[in-house]
Amino acid sequence: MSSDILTASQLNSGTSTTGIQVVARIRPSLQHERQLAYPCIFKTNQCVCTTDPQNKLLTSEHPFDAVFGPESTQSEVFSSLQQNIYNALCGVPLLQINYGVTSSGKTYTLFGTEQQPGLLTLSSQFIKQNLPEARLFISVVQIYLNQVSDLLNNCSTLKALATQADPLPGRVFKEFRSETELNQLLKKALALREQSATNNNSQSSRSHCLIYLVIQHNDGQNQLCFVDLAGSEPFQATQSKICQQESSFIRTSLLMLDKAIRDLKNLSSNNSNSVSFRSSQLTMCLRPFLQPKLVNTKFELPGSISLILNLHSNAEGFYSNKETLNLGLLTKEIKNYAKTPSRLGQLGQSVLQVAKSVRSSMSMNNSMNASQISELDEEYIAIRRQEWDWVQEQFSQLGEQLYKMQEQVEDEIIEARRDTVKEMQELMELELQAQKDEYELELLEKDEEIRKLKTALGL
Ligand SMILES: Nc1ncnc2c1ncn2[C@@H]1O[C@H](COP(=O)(O)OP(=O)(O)OP(=O)(O)O)[C@@H](O)[C@H]1O
Repeated sequence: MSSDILTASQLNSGTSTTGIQVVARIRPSLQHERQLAYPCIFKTNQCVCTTDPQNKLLTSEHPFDAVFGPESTQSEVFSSLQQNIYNALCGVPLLQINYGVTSSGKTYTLFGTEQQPGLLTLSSQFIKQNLPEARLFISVVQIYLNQVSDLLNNCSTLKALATQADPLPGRVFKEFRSETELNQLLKKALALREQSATNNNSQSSRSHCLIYLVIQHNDGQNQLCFVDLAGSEPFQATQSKICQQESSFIRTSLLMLDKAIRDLKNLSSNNSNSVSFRSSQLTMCLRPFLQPKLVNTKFELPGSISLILNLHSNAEGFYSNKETLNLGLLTKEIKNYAKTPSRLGQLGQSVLQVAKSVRSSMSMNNSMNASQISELDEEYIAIRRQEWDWVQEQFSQLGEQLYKMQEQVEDEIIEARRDTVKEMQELMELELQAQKDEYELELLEKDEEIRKLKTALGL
């Protein structure tokens, strides 16, 4: 293991400049949806291709970090997020946003179904498998008509604060020890979420939902935030007043999120120097994950960000889906120089894969019994624990070094100040001596003049 251990500089060489991960997912057509003779949004390799339903000749290709077509499974989509979850195990905060027009599959991707669990369940399974000794907590809040409420605390109102490190103090975190407990908590919270039937979705989310997972391990903790945005749709005069109000709030808050993303992009191309978060409750809540920090002329985000662009190939929503794609392309241009232990993550991933394949080939060959397999599991967990301890140790050593350097610098400043005072004293003494000599010379001269006058007067 020792030859595999990475040094701090190797860890730093894992600095991520790739920015924000942008992934696209096109959901399958639903039964009631009209099928076009040709799809207006489809996947080729790593690109989303579009054909304008009003002019077949207008086609374009949009490349992203990963593209998932209608046949993709929840696990395949999760695999694109896995590295970020691994980094989260090493202490890098994660913001995962599901973005898209109404009925594009945001809620399905995040929460899934009992048979097809979504990103949230798959992420917590991955955390449990890789860090079995960690404790996991969850908090669920919704933002509805610009009001934030705690879905794990009977919808009690929360006040989003623009200046605090945690913009939502006082929200409830519940611990879960198993997938069943997680599902129970989610079921309870989502039953309180604002949902209603719209023209496009019989169960459209009318509120933004933010799910926070906290990993607590040893003395440290890290936070992951998953966001299921509310369904945005164009203004419809036929809607009820409350529906129009909801739609207008959703559109405005999404515009503010788009603006914050645009500000981040301009910041990374040096066209501006600030990002506005105060404009909506949504951006205020996301600030801890989006607030950039300028370090040595480059700016760093607080952690990893993953944006999933949810899309459908309905001709009716074509132009709104194009706007989603445009936001994705803009997001891809954001640079993030934050250090992520990605090399460590890759090492861990390969250890994980080797362990998995060894385990499956062993059980296939029936060459090992259950106790040997569990021994292997324990060995693997011990390796992971060692790896985690090593990361913790590196951080505490770095902390100690910084502290010592700070003390040294302070000592040097005090010493330098002391020397300066001494030098000033010496200079003042020299100056005083020079003045004294001058006065004495003047006195001698005056004495001489008096003596000459006295002689002249015959005294
Ligand atoms: N990948 C998928 N496979 C199968 N069905 C899907 C998939 N994605 C979405 N669906 C189905 O499409 C419908 C709309 O999905 P969903 O409610 O997740 O959309 P949404 O973007 O969250 O909508 P809204 O913004 O209105 O809340 C649902 O019936 C859902 O089950």
